[in-house]
Amino acid sequence: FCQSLLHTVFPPELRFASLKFFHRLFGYFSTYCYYDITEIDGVNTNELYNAVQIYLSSSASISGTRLSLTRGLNSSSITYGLSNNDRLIDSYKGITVEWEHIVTQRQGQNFSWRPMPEEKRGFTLRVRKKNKHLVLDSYLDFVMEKANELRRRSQDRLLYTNSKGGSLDSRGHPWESVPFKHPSTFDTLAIDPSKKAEIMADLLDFANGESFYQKTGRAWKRGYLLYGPPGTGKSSMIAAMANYLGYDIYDLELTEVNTNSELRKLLMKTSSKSIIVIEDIDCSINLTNRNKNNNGGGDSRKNTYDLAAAPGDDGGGNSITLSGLLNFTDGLWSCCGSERIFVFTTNHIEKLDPALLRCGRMDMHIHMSYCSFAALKILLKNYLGYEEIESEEEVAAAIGAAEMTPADVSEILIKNRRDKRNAVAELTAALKVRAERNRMKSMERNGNDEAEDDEEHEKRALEFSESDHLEGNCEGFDGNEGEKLH
Ligand SMILES: Nc1ncnc2c1ncn2[C@@H]1O[C@H](COP(=O)(O)OP(=O)(O)OP(=O)(O)O)[C@@H](O)[C@H]1O
Repeated sequence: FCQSLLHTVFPPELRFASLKFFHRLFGYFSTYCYYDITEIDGVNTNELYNAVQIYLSSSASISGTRLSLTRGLNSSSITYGLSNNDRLIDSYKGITVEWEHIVTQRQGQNFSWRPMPEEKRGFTLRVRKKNKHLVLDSYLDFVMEKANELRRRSQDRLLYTNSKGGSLDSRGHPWESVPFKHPSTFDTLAIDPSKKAEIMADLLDFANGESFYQKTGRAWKRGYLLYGPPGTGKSSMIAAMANYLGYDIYDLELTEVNTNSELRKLLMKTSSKSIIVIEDIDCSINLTNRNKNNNGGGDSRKNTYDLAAAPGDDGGGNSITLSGLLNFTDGLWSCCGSERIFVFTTNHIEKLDPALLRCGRMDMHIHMSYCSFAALKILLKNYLGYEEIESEEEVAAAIGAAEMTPADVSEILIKNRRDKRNAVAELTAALKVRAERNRMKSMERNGNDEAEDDEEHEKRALEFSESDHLEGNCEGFDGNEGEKLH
């Protein structure tokens, strides 16, 4: 009876309004203010949420009595975190703040263009009103900086790959991650030292270039195209870049992405300080339709127009197109997120669409070449500990013509790593054999070319003499051409 009386006297609307009123009143008289930092902000992952999570998980700042401990698959360390709905106190420049981790079940899924995680997570920061300015002006920046530093210091970088068929994990993420532990560094990478120094300086300039990019109004991103035969170290170079800068890697498998909009959503879910890799770009996107369409037009300017003017074009609705990809690396979407490096690799640069090679598309084209003498010396030092070898002259003479990849050389050195002398002997012999084989092949090729040329010349001479015979003159032929024909 009382309940129904209460319901009649205080209908839900009135209860809600009075609750709101008391909340406001409480807020007005309270000495605290509250900031909510939710995991997902609209459609994007909130980077501040991730930063707070890392910051609070650093053992130095943990002082709570109840912690959640996690250890990822293959991870080397335990991560501490606040348990659900638990709090901890942190201090900064003499002020005290309180963090609370709030996890609630998401109320039945509203209509959304993408499935949301089942749990709604967020942090609530409670600070005294008088300290509000310090918190907003510098504490949150401090948290972000500290989190970045912690991430960089930790060896646990992540390697992400897009889930098969665009499926989402339990937290609504389209990327699956594993700890990234590739040991390749610029010290172990066998490439020309001057090229290596140039790339390292470029990467460093990029990583420290926030103010430059802001000043010049450019999106803070950089593109590298790595090209060269298989086994010349393209993947090793990417790993070395990630280890050098402390970035995560997103290995984008384009064959698993069906449309441009799916690609856009995937790329929007990448974090800053990351390298987005598309390996074997020539095999990943089928450009034949595009080429066919454009070639049909016969106007090279039309290609450029099509690429630039078709940002939302899904290539017929259910396929991914080069324009969709370039729009992310180059167009308006490129500034969605910052401090990102795009790396495309290919074994066949000649197969790539000219639009991808055009000036300004990729900032740096890096040719990963066959093993040079300078690169070989790095491998000898890394694998055998040799600064110099006896047969240096022989090796130097053969290496250019041998066209051996660093992978081929590494294989010989690994095989004989217990017998260093034998390793060098076998390598020298292999280089000589390869150089000789290549020399023979090129002679054969030249011979064939010459024979083909002779055949062609003979054919043309015959045609010429026939026409001469028929028409009875040789106008239009100057002496030189006649000489060539002869
Ligand atoms: N430049 C290099 N410096 C050091 N090691 C190298 C280099 N190139 C190749 N290697 C060795 O060869 C192996 C294969 O190299 P990697 O996978 O990086 O070549 P790739 O060019 O990416 O080949 P693919 O085009 O087939 O993917 C590596 O594990 C590495 O040990």
